[in-house]
Amino acid sequence: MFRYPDGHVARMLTIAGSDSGGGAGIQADLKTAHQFDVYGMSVLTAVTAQNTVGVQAVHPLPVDIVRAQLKSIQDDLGFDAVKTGMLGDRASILAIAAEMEGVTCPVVVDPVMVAKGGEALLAPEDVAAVIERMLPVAFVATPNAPEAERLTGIPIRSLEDAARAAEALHRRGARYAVVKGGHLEGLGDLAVDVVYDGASFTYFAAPRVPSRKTHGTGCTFSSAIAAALARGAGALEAIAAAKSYIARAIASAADWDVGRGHGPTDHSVSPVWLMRAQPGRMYVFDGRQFVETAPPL
Ligand SMILES: Nc1ncnc2c1ncn2[C@@H]1O[C@H](COP(=O)(O)OP(=O)(O)O)[C@@H](O)[C@H]1O
Ligand SMILES: Cc1ncc(COP(=O)(O)O)c(N)n1
Repeated sequence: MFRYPDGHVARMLTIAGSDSGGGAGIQADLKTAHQFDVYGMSVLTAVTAQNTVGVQAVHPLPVDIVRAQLKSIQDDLGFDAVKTGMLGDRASILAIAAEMEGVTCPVVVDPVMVAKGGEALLAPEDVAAVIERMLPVAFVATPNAPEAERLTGIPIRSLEDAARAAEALHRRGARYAVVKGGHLEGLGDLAVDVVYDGASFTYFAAPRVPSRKTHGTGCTFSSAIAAALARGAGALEAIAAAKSYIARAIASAADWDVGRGHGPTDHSVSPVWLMRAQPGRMYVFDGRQFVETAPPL
């Protein structure tokens, strides 16, 4: 485990739903934290019956038990970074937002809305609560392109559109807005994620793997950012480490046989650390290292 100079172990909390299939949700988050040498803890918001083929059932947990889990952790263990994913029902969203308003460590908000198979993981009427209450507490927000469209109202067809949406998300309170490019036509064969910090656009890219095994990529990416932040990394450094980790996790799973549908990624890979990422630049991860280039826009 990663330890700070004063001896304390780096700790990450995930507030998210359970994926019985183990590829997304808290299962992905805890596997990721472990792979970053960070101690992982979880507050469950909902239980899903899910596999690589689809979501068979969703059961949000009562808000009292969501609150109780968080209190148990706060009273004893504490945490250095938080990631939020699937948030459950409206009462839980509001309770979690209120708690996050009082947290002093970085919070990564992954505004999960739908599963890969199209099943809703957030009720459409609760999107407004995520915009109004969760974006303002986000040190980093990590929507995919369809989620960024819903949060901003900006149709996203290109990298330019993704950049405009990142600006809008920053205006709504996200300190670092990351619009992920998994669902977007990127640059040639690259999957490009755009980051806006209020002043500069920074781009992180990796070759797009022609694979259906992308179940849980968003969960894995956002928890990797939180785990890196829990170790004291800066925001761009954390996003870069997460990009290298998800790129390797997707590539390593491309030929495996876990499940019959959208298989999970291989969480056993390790991140690559990019020290001193400069805002306003583009970094392409080639599987081994980052190559710095001029920004595409
Ligand atoms: N086929 C792929 N090859 C390489 N990287 C990918 C691929 N699909 C998604 N990614 C990357 O994985 C991360 C999660 O992206 P995305 O799939 O957009 O999120 P979500 O799982 O929330 O829909 C991003 O960094 C994205 O660029
Ligand atoms: C419990 C839970 N949370 C989140 C997702 C989204 O997964 P993805 O990372 O593929 O967008 C999921 N399928 N299940």
